[in-house]
Amino acid sequence: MEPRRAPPDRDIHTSPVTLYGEFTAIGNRKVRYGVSLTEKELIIQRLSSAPVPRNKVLLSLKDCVGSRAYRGEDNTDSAAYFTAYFYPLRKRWMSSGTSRQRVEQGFRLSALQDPGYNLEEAEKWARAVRERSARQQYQRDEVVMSELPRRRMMLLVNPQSGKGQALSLYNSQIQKMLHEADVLHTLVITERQNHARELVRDKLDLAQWDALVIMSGDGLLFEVINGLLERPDWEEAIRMPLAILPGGSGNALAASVHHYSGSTPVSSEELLTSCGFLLCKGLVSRMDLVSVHLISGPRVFSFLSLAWGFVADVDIESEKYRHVGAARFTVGTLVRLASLRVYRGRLAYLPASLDKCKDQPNQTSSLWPASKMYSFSNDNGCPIPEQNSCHSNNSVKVTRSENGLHRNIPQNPPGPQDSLLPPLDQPVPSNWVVVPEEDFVLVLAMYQSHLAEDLLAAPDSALDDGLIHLFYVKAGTSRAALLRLFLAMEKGAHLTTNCQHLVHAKVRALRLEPHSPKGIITVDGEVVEYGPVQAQVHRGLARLITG
Ligand SMILES: Nc1ncnc2c1ncn2[C@@H]1O[C@H](COP(=O)(O)OP(=O)(O)OP(=O)(O)O)[C@@H](O)[C@H]1O
Repeated sequence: MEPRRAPPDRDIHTSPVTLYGEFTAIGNRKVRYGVSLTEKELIIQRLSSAPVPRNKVLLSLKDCVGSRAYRGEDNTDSAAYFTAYFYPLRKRWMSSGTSRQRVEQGFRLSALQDPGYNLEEAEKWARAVRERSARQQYQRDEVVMSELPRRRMMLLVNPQSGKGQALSLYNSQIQKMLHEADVLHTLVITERQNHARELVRDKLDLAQWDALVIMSGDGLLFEVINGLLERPDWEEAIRMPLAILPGGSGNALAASVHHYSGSTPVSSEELLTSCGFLLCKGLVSRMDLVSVHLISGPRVFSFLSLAWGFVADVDIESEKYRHVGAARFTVGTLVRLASLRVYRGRLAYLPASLDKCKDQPNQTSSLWPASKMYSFSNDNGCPIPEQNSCHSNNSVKVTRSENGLHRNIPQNPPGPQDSLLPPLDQPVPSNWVVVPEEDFVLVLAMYQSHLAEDLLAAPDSALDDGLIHLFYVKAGTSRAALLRLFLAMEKGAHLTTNCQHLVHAKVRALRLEPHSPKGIITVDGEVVEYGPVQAQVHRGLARLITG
């Protein structure tokens, strides 16, 4: 490196230059650069006696995932190097819109014969780039992962997800990105269904990891969330930052996270780059979870959706087309439209505007209160909640007391209290809305924006808005109207199609009682027990890395 001069062209910088140096290109020592670092940008100017067109590159440190310094492989060469890795949004080459594209900028430093000095100087630059790009993070009231001294992540890959390419996508793209961002991670390849759930529930040492990354479809994250909430220390476990990398065919949460980052829709490959970038940036946000009660089983926790009718049928019936990736939903929709049917049942919900508990935090601060009792006034074993508009329920255990039958709360089952839900065999509270119609084409509860990569089902949803976006389509709609609805959903415009049969309500809790004898109910795209089901949202219960 030559002695420092005043940096050229001060006027282009948006903030003052704090570091300036002159280096050569890594592959060509005749090409020289003047490199300026400001608080917000790395500015690279090609130095030449003759005028060179477009000789200046300006890279935002917001787009930088990492920077490192190193010696060359040739021990006789005293030079050192530093390289910074960026993923700026760039206009696509062939189509409209933007996507994140990798830019690597490397420099050779050889100011002195002393290799130690050159390396020290290279390290100073790499550190300065890292520190400034970390400061560019939007600060929220959460931990900023990139500011942690070390980042140790467990990365769970389902090799069977989607088109069966998750592992090769990890090898070809994600491993490199995480290396660039200096993220230490341990790869766990799931071997079977419930492997991840059992691992996080029974064996995960929370202190050993800073985040759990799921590279799969939404099904593997469903397992991980439920595994965390089945632990006795669920309150601490569910605070573990989670991250999603799209490896499945639906990838709804990955598409939602990408959407929340303010980016325009992208292809599946570009979605992986976008989510990888957000993971490397490491900003943690809160994410709503919904607790879902099934008639005979224990409750499950859901982060995405609950569906019955058309959407659930398409999701499950289109499994056989998974080799076509995200297009499986389009194929499934067309097939199901051809045999459109009506689903009978009853739907009720607690409107968000009426929920007394709406401003409470996520109600996770206490374990299930062992003292909370239901006392019975009749002989049929039906509990009557104590005087409390926010009463509890869950899979309760029947015990005898001197007063007769009591349904006692079980011995501290893990997970938060569901304060809005009465037991499933009791009527819904009087402040709930009972939908008058009983014939539906679909019922869909969404808590994030995307139902699949290209289905923006709840456009005004936010990661932790504490809302269930409930949609239902009443019977009587035509095939053509339903097709229009789903086509409009690709851009999130279905609510403006004036479909008279579509209803959207923002709710905190809901109950669905299907009357059709057979059918499919899905939670986060996974089939659950068919029968009465109810759910309530827990605002910001989980944490997700959203960049
Ligand atoms: N090694 C494995 N072999 C078979 N199934 C697995 C394995 N690992 C995980 N699973 C199960 O595969 C199911 C589907 O996983 P996931 O939803 O993540 O992928 P996908 O179905 O391809 O994606 P999408 O939901 O986006 O369509 C999950 O229920 C998960 O438990």
